[in-house]
Amino acid sequence: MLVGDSGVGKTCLLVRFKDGAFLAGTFISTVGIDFRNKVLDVDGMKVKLQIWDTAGQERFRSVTHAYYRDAHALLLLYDVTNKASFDNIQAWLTEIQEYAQRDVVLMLLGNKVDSAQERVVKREDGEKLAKECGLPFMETSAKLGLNVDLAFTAIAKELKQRSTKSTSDLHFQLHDYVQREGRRASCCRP
Ligand SMILES: Nc1nc2c(ncn2[C@@H]2O[C@H](COP(=O)(O)OP(=O)(O)OP(=O)(O)O)[C@@H](O)[C@H]2O)c(=O)[nH]1
Repeated sequence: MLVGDSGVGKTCLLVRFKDGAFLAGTFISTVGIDFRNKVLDVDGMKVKLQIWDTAGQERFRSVTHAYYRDAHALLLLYDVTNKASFDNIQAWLTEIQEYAQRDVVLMLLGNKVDSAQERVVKREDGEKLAKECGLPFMETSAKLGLNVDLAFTAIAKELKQRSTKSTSDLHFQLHDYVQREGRRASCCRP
């Protein structure tokens, strides 16, 4: 399930992952909730992801609350060009604590890193917050496709592991994977 303030790029991230395209132009806010399926090959096993795209607008909050309970994983997004969306992460975490399952897989994503001129949230700020909250973290760009597949693949790997193995040391492995692969992708971007 994708969560975060309105306009941070949840729908664009999902469309980029599902269709490999970017929705440029007019911003059409999600109404309530929407979903798309994608099957990934994870280490030789097919993992079907059903990805729920929630509306970030406050007025739909009661609708989205009902979906947290059944979510196995949450991608929590902020927009690196929008400080308020970053400052609101703490409120989103409170909401997640209240409504989501205790063992939900959770990852923090700072989106729109292609907009270097407009950036107001530094990478280090995202890393610091993620560390404080014990979350894996990546910066993404739905526009360029940067780290998008990686974020969903990391989630799929974690979920596959949870469904097939014992649950010890899982967080460390997800963190490790995201840190290693995220760094590799960032170092190679244009
Ligand atoms: N530059 C840039 N713009 C982006 C990126 N991702 C999304 N956008 C733009 O940001 C705006 C909002 O994107 P959405 O994906 O609709 O945002 P959302 O989080 O789904 O918004 P709600 O449905 O209201 O919750 C659109 O104008 C997108 O084109 C990105 O990676 N880079």
